Amino acid sequence: MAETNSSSAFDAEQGYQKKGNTYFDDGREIELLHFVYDRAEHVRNSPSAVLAAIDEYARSKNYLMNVGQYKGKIITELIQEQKPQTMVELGGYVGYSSILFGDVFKRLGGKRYFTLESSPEFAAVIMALVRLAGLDDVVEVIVGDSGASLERLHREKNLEHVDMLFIDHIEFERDIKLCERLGLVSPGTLVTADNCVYPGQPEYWSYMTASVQERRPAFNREEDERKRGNPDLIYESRLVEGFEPSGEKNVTLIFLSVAFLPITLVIVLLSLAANKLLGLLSGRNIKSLRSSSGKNVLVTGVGMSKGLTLARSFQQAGHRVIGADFEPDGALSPGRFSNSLARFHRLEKPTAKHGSAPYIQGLLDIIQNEQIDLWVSCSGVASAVEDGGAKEIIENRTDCKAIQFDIATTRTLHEKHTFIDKVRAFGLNVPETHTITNHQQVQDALRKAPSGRKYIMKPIGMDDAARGDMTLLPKAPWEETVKHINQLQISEKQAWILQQFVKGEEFCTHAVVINGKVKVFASCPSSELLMHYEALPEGSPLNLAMLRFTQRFAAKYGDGFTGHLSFDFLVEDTNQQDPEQIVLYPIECNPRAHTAVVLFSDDQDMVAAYLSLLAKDASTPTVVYPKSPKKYYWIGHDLVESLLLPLARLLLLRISVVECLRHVPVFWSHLFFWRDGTYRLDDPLPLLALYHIYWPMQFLNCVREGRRWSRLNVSTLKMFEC
Ligand SMILES: C[S@@+](CC[C@H](N)C(=O)[O-])C[C@H]1O[C@@H](n2cnc3c(N)ncnc32)[C@H](O)[C@@H]1O
Repeated sequence: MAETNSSSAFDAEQGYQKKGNTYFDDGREIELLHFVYDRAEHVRNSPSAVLAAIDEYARSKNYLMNVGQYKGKIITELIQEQKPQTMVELGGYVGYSSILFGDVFKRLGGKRYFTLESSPEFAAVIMALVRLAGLDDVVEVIVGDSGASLERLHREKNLEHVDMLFIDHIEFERDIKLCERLGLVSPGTLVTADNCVYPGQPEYWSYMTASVQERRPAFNREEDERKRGNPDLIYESRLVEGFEPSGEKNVTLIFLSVAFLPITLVIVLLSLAANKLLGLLSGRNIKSLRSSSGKNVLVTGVGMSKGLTLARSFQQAGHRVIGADFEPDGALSPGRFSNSLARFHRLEKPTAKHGSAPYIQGLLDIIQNEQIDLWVSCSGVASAVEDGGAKEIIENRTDCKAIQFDIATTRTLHEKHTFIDKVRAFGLNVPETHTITNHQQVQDALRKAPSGRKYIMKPIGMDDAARGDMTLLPKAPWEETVKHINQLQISEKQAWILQQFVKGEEFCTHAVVINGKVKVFASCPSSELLMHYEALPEGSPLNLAMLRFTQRFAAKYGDGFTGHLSFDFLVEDTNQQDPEQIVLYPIECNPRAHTAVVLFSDDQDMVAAYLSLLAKDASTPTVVYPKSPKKYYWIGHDLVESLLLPLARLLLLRISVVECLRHVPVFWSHLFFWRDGTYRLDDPLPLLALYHIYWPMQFLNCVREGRRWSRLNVSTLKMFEC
């Protein structure tokens, strides 16, 4: 037996809409049905045309959690090799995989393809689409929990053996054991499963790769016969990446970096020449901008776009800027090449082994040696809490002031559950949230829930990459809810939150708060991997509502509450015109600078707002908003996402010319009308360093160390490892 897996690195790569916070069961499945049936006469009896219509919907309307073409291709190739007579799919959703696999299966002489789907609505969509595709003679849709359905199909002698199994729901381990016990899988069966790495099925994966000796003790211990499986079955397991091996991905990106180097060099050289000329014409030099009243400002995190923006803005305003950053594995920070810096220092990254002492000592040394007046802490998520500790030590031992919350505040705001507790304590609106440390608490909370309200579970303290499960609770019937809860690893050590599920649009904010007063503020539409920034208008009701929330929150903390503050909100009704009537659901707080700070590039008022911390009378009442209507993007991200990936897919005959060209106008509009978050005419070297030094070095390290990643954030230098 073989095992396949696919990383979700490229789930959205086919140009599907962004996944967003709410990504299924909000009416989109029925909308899809209308969408496809509106084209019924063009797609009837053609599985590929029905699939193309589903893809079109997911690209133009709403994201759909389908297996997609790339991962689908891996499975279809396995079907071609295996030529199964009976195939079972666990988790059908809207039938994309049923149609894709059922088509190949039927053409190869397959007899019965069972799609098991727990949701009656989704199952109805599958039935309608399978029928439209002309596959209802082989694809049978079975409604209900997969466990109960497997048992019934077996009991009624409708299913006695499975030649190929595709697992794509939630209860991976439970159902494989059930199939073993019922004798549905046996030597020769091919078991395939999606999502083994991301979002991850660790129990399932360790079960499938365990030896007979390793399985026996658990088998003997298990009292519930249904959960025992067959310990004598040995699987030949193999992980298959959904898009391409990560090694190839890294090498391809290094190759791209080299290929585009001449273009970047031309841009940089032209920019340097233009600067020289402008300097000669105006009779001044960029280094001579320093004003006599200028301060010494330390900006940490200058490799990230947010740190770079702040460094440049302070330098433009006549201050001496010292930059500092981590340089993991020798990958040089792009910020160190910025001509806005008087000097650059490398910082020791806090690690579990060495703690944060070397990092904080490094900061102290810089602050003392460079006589820093103001430290603008621009931390990434890895050092947010350490920066809180550093602030306390620095302000105690030196005259330097820090734009950073203290350690207790940073910790409270950093964790979702303590943040929500705080908002609630301040009398502001929160989604209903419970901290969960045992299974019973979930049941108790769900039993008391208002009718119709749905909830999701999120583990506390885990990286977002590990969160994939958006199962809405309670499930029907109640036993399903209990089953779902019981398979979660909940304990005192690994607490979770149970949070009200809010169907709404997501927005994020960025604020600079000085002694409890909001000095700088911006809000933008948000998404999971935010790479395009466009501020909401200053006077818009939504912007005002989010500003007021931030002001109330900051005021409650009061004096001494100084730092960068950003919130993620879900908003159900974005059309409400009265800011006071807009219901905001804060779901997360980041007590650190947000990349949205790029919207304030070179804003002297923003710099003044920061410096008000050093002023004796810091009572400047106005809030600084983004002035220019500029929108921001990152060329490297857009180039790959909007041009090169679609082109590669076209060459591999995976998409049509029309689909490939669909992204081109967006790319050009960004190129001509938006601003790049890294490039600046008078400071072009960070662009060169970002794409031709930093990222290639990171990719090289990944190849050398066999590290895998699923997504990159060009602006924050973050690699989501998996
Ligand atoms: C990722 S989607 C499946 C996508 C589908 N295989 C495709 O690629 O087009 C997972 C589906 O599993 C269903 N599901 C979750 N738990 C289930 C269970 N216990 N039994 C049957 N279906 C389940 C969900 O309702 C959802 O529709």
